[in-house]
Amino acid sequence: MGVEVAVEGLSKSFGAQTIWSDVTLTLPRGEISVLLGPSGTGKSVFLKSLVGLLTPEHGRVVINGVDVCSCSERELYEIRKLFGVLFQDGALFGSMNLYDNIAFPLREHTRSSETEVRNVVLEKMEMVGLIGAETKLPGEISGGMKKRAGLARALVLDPEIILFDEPDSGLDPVRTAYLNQLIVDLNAQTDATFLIVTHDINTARTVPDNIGMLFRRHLAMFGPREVLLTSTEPAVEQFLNGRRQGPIGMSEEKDSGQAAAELAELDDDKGVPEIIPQLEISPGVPRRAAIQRRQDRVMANLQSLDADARQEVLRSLGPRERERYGVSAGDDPVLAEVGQPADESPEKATVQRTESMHGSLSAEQVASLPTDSGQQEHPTEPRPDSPRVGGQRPDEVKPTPAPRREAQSIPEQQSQEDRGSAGARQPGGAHRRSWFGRKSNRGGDQ
Ligand SMILES: Nc1ncnc2c1ncn2[C@@H]1O[C@H](COP(=O)(O)OP(=O)(O)OP(=O)(O)O)[C@@H](O)[C@H]1O
Repeated sequence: MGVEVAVEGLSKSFGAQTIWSDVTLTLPRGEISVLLGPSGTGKSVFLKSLVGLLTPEHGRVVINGVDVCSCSERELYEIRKLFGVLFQDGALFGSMNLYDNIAFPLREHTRSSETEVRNVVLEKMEMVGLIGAETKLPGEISGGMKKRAGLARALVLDPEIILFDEPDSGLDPVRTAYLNQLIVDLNAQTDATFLIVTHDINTARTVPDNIGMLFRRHLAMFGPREVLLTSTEPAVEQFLNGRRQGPIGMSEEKDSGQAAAELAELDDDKGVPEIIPQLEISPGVPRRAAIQRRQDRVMANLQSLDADARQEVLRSLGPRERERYGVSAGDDPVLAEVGQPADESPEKATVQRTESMHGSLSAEQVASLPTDSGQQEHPTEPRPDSPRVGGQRPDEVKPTPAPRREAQSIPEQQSQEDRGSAGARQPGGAHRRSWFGRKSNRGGDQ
């Protein structure tokens, strides 16, 4: 069972160099979150701060009631036992075979007998598909296998929080797709809290429940995937679409005038890809427990989301969920505002707002909802490598106040009015429909 990680007002500098300041976010227990950001924005520094390897000057990282930044050495030792970390290169010992590499934490940190060690190591090797490679040396295996070996080693102490530092670095797109599927399946099997640092757009679009982005020494945004993936915040939109045009330049930041000129040149029809479905678990893997929790939270906070994000949440509800939340077929104001998805049946697309939904649920009401039977919403089993919409219920993490504040504090950011005048915030505007109503002409991003 994963635990929540609450980051409050965190700031980190090295000498006169501020890496980031006033970062506030919560990693909900058991959910998968992704942290994005241009190179050098301090994503690795953030991971190290969570686990107490670096000490921020201000703020707190609270896990199980303990502040990692100010706790005693003894408390920190205990807190670190909750973590598993997958480093970029797997951080394997070159002279040890895979079995011994994976057994290392058990032999170092537990009093397990060799029989117990063997049981755990083989269990984790099986989870990551490495059975049979026990005697291989790291130098004899591919980059993908090294990642999986590193992942098995990160799992042996049954961590409640797993940090992934660019798990896809150095992997080809196919290996990355397999690794992403493995991450989702492992999350279902462990219910641990995952935080993934990545530059890979496809990973960001398909794996996480929540997405955050560091930019200009702040947390630009953090929230449910539906919020970030429909965001019109220039830096977020540029990053998630892998475009040159926008505020992010080669050396992280661009001159604001140049960025504005580039954005102005872009047609309103920017070729923004439609939202890619979140990855489903593989057949035979138990349903992710975090899905129901996240969905309850999202639905309880639905009213606070922008129209696009709300629409995306509603689109992903299956029949069982619509029933659970009191969403019925009909005419929905949110969907009416932004237009119906072209590829949706009228029945699915026209979800009606009722008294009992759209964020009008109190936490108590959500708590009293019937519990999920554990059955899949979708009768057909998903293929292991084919992402599917809505399988993962978008839940929400209510966008934290801090992200919005930080986003608004970006100096060169377009104002809300500017964006509205460009059509991005106009109900029924072309740009709005562009998220949902047509195929991307930038398929290369995916
Ligand atoms: N121990 C340290 N001492 C001084 N500066 C450091 C230290 N660790 C990191 N930095 C600096 O902090 C900044 C952020 O580094 P970090 O590796 O966290 O960036 P990143 O966002 O993970 O980058 P990338 O995406 O390229 O991996 C860099 O300028 C780096 O040089």
